[in-house]
Amino acid sequence: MEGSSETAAQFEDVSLKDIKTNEKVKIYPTFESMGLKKEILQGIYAYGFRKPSAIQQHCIVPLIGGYDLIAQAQSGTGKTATYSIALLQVLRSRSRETQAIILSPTRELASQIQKVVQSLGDFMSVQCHACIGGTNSAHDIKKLQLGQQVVSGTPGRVLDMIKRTKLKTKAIKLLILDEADEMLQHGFKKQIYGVYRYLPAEVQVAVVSATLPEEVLEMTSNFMADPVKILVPRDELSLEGIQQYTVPVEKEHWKFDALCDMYDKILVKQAIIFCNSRKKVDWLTKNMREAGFSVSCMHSEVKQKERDAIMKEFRSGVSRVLITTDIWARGIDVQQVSHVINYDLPSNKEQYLHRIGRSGRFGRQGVAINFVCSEDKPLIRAIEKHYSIKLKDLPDPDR
Ligand SMILES: Nc1ncnc2c1ncn2[C@@H]1O[C@H](COP(=O)(O)OP(=O)(O)OP(=O)(O)O)[C@@H](O)[C@H]1O
Repeated sequence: MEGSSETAAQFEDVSLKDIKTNEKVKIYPTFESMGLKKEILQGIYAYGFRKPSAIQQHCIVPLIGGYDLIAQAQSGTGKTATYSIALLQVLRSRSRETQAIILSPTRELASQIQKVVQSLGDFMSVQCHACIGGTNSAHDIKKLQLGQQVVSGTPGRVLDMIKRTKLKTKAIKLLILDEADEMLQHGFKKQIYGVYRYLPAEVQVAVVSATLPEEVLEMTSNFMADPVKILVPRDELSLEGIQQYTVPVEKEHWKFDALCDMYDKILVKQAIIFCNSRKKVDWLTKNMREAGFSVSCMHSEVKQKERDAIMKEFRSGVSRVLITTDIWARGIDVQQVSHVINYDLPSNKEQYLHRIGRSGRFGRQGVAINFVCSEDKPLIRAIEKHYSIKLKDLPDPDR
């Protein structure tokens, strides 16, 4: 299980410095002090958590209290459990009606969230279904007919199920938009508005992400009335536990040799290598394999069954190095990931933070390595400026 008791003991001091709130938000230092149902506390402890993280100390109780919420906290600090615990607390467990929907941008993330809800809600036998694209919709329909108290899904499939009246919305009390900025800024905006239109007028909405740019915060006013805001200043978001380096490569075609040179080092635990296009992922995978290196690869054109198998292998540690696109940048939680390599630098500053946040989960140490060609220099400077950081060149012995 991801949240072992050793994890909790070792990293219980994950803190959010200087959280900004618009209300006087009370802090709950323990799960017991939050007044949670006995079954939820059992679920939390069985999952391996002992003490709430800072975001959990701030946000769980206001969510239970029915407030709309905007929550921004660093990657890997426990945002999923924050809303999962709150929604479990407000569920009417005797009813099988759908009472909460969680929307997130990728199928893998929606499935991961479903498993967290299911595990934390184990002692109350919660029914939570992952409603995701790329799977057989007849299966979704069957599952929904059985009654799913919580649905974690990608916006397109969830909207489809709602329109076909397979997912009934009249009892929905809570809508969570995880990685809200990604969904509201890119691609999914129409579907999110579509889903929202079908929900009861009094639905409570929570917007969650490590990055919430101003324009997204403005957009959220369409969904929310006077939300509680819990925000971390931008220059505190760049995770302290992640050592961030650059590898100057001058020319694009030098990157490949640089990566081959550091392969043994990154293999010590697990690594994610990000490229900016599917084509580049395929190219790099092919060339790494031809050079004798063992790597996995994943992007949105890989068939869903294969994507599932790749995720399973990577989560279990059978595969150690995964080459991928931004499909992996958001929310995916594999605690053993120690290295993130930006083979290509991300084109936007928010994505930089999400990508490197795949390592250093819940206070662990991580390493982020950025390949920087001559033409990337302005971009890396912009990232440094945005997060008030200074990246050092990777020292030679580490290569
Ligand atoms: N109170 C806790 N005690 C111990 N471990 C925890 C606690 N809360 C969360 N975790 C663990 O921390 C890890 C990160 O949590 P989670 O994936 O929810 O982070 P996140 O804030 O949503 O990150 P991201 O911004 O990347 O989506 C998970 O493995 C989770 O099990």
